[in-house]
Order: sequence, then C-alpha cells, then structure tokens
Amino acid sequence: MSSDAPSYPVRPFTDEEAPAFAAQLDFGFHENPPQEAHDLWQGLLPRERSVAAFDGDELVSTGGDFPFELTVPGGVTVPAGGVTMITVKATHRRRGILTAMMRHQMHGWHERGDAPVGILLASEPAIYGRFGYALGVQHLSLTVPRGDNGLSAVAGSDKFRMRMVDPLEGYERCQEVVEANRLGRPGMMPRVGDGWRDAALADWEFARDGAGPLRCVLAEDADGTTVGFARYRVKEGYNNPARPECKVRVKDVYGRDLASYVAMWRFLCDLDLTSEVQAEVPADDPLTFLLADFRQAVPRLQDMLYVRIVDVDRALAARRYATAVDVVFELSDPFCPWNTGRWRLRGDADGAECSRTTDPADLVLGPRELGAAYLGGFSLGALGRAGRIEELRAGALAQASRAFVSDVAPFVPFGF
Ligand SMILES: CC(=O)SCCNC(=O)CCNC(=O)[C@H](O)C(C)(C)COP(=O)(O)OP(=O)(O)OC[C@H]1O[C@@H](n2cnc3c(N)ncnc32)[C@H](O)[C@@H]1OP(=O)(O)O
Repeated sequence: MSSDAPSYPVRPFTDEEAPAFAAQLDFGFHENPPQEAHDLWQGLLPRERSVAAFDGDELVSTGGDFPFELTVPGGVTVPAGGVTMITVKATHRRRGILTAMMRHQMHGWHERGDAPVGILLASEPAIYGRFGYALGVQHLSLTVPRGDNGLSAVAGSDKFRMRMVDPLEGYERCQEVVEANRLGRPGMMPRVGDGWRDAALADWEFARDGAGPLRCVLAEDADGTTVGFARYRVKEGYNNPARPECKVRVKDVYGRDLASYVAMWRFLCDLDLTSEVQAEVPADDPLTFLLADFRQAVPRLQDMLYVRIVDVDRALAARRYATAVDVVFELSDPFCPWNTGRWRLRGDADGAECSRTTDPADLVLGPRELGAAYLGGFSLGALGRAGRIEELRAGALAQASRAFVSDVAPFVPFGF
C-alpha cells in the first residue's frame, strides 16, 4: 500500500500502541472519555482496519473503518467501510498524513475487495471532498413543541400499550423493530453483536451534554409484540427559572408502521414538564405531512453521510434502479485510478451490471457525482443542473437520473 508521506509510515496500531492511539483521539477530538469508552470503540474496530501514522516511535494520527452492510436502493445491501476516528496530531497537521491514511484505506478496500463503498460522518464537510467523498444523505432536524401538533389524526395510533423499560432489557425488542425497517430505507445498517449493542446504549456523562440518562419506551400491540420504540434523554431545566425549557432529545424513534410510529411521537410530545422534542428523522419523514404547523418544528436540513464510490463496477452493480438504465459514462478518478475510464451501466429494478467499455460516453462525471446519487439522496439531474455532469448524448442524463432515484429518502441509523 502506498503512502503520500513516506517519512510518516502508515499502518495498523499494535496492542502496545493502544494507549497512545486512545490518547491521540482525546487530543484530536478535544474530549476526555472514560477508558471504557476507548475499550469499547477499540474493541469494535477490527485491528487490521485501524490506521495510524508514526514519526519515529511517536504515534501521530488515528483512523480506521468499521465493516458495515449498507442498505442501498432496491432493498439490498453492499459492504461498506465506515470511516471513523480520524485525527492528526496538532503538531503534524498539513503534512499529508490524512491524505496518506485515506489512500491506505481506499487502496486496502480495493485490494482486499471488501468495501466497494466508503462512508463517513464528517466533523467538517470541507475535509473529504478532495478524496472523492460527496454528501449523499441529509437528515431533517426537527424541534417539535410539546403538545399534540395534529399527530392524533392517524387512525390506530392510540391503541398500543406503552411501556417504559430499561434500555438494556428492551434492546432486543427494539432491534426487531429496526430490523423490520432496515431493508426498506437506503443508508440503514445493522448493529451486529454485543459491542454495537453497548455502543447503542452507551450513556457516558461526557457525551450527554448535560442531559439525563437514556430512557426507553416501547409500544406493544394486543399480542404483546413490540411495534415501536423510542430512546431519549431529557435535558433538565423545568425547575431552573433561568432555563425554563426542558428538551426531550430523541436518540432513536421507530415504528413498524405509520400508526406505531405516530404513537411514539405522541408519547414523546406529551411528556409532562417538557417543552419540546428534538430529533433527527429522514428527509421524507411522515411528520413532514402530519404536523399541523410544520414551520413551528423549525425544520432544518443537516448534512449527514458522505459517500465514496471505491470500486465503481461493484458499487453500481450492487444496487437496483428505479427504471431501466443503459448509459456509458466517462469517469476520472485520480485518487482511485482503477476507476478511471469508460463504464457501461445496465440495470433495472431486478439487478444491474457495470463493466468497462470502449463505446462512446453519454455522460462525463467524477466519483463525487456518483457518490452523491448512490443512495438516492440527490438526483443526477440536480447535479447536472449544477454543472457537475456533462451530457454528451441528449436524454442520457434524464434517463440515468430517473433510474438512480430512490422513492424512500436515505437515513443513517446511528453515529460511528
Ligand atoms: C470520519 C471522521 O472521523 S471525521 C473527524 C475528522 N477529524 C477532525 O476533525 C479532528 C481534527 N482535525 C485533524 O485532526 C486534522 O486537521 C485533519 C485530520 C482534519 C487533517 O489532517 P492533515 O494531516 O492536516 O491533512 P492533510 O495534510 O493530508 O491535508 C490534505 C489537504 O486537506 C486540506 N485540509 C485538511 N484539513 C482540512 C479542513 N479541516 N478543512 C479544509 N481543508 C482541510 C489541507 O489543507 C490539504 O490541502 P492541500 O492538499 O490543498 O494542501
């Protein structure tokens, strides 16, 4: 694997270097988590997928990626590398170390063939575009005032039994509800194993921003089946005259269907001694259409997942297409040069193939345009109208754009 910074070799860290890796993370993110948080996240990171740069014996950067199964349009999944823990020591910034780690990571995915797609949540959006990442998923951030807000209009939403449970005790039942949603929405990923359960329920005070402990409420139908759940914290303030607002901060909220989903929201919006509910939901969330006064919910689009197409043929063949597509595109990708060239994509709702071709190109684009459209969060047509795609055959852009569209907006179920 190559490196842009030969004086700072890049490789996975060893057991002996684990404390230095943890200490650098604390410096890099300006945080002071307990050791158990480091133990958990280091345990989740397969060691061979970790990466660090060294200045002599000194560890000067951190990074890695989690092996995820990412839902893509069509209700199927693709292996994805979930980039995480990226920091470079303040004394070693702007010497190409991040660039070397990015290259190490993408070349590794390509050579091993284990992640045709890279994904990440960016601390600063401006960092990753130069490496071919593009914003692919936006979330809708809502702050809903307490009250019924018109949500009672959905039939059946008041028929469930609501039950408070310990988050750990209720975890498996919550997971069943998430699983029922997973393949229906691009961007979803399963949490597999006890480590990811512990990450989901982690309740360290340093990461709560002054809010109380994690709470869990389940909705059960007449048979006792869990049909919805919400995990949330309340940021105290009702008894503090200086801060009269008391916010419900939602971590997860899911239902198996509309009635159970709305039941969760009715519960959250009606907690005594609270003033508002803050949550991130998919950009096409039903609440958009169910709130009597959407403006009062202070809707805000938020950049969320950045997507990198690492192996264009495998990535594009892995998803399904809303309408039949047959286009040739010319791709220029200096950072992942194996992608550069002309590719023919043929696909529809049942499957797809993407292979090299010598046929003339219909569209000229880069990896970022494909990454932005990959999960259906942005249309190729919109990217074309922004001057990001060149159309060489009339009608090709509209055809490709219709095919890449997802009827369901993508959503990222958890941070990593
Ligand atoms: C998925 C995640 O983990 S997100 C978390 C990202 N980490 C952080 O934000 C922690 C704090 N920041 C840092 O540790 C570092 O500043 C990093 C990781 C962002 C950058 O590391 P560096 O080793 O300095 O980056 P590197 O030297 O490879 O820079 C490559 C290019 O990116 C640019 N760049 C680096 N950081 C930024 C930034 N924050 N904003 C805009 N451009 C940036 C550099 O200027 C350079 O541009 P050039 O090639 O035109 O000169």
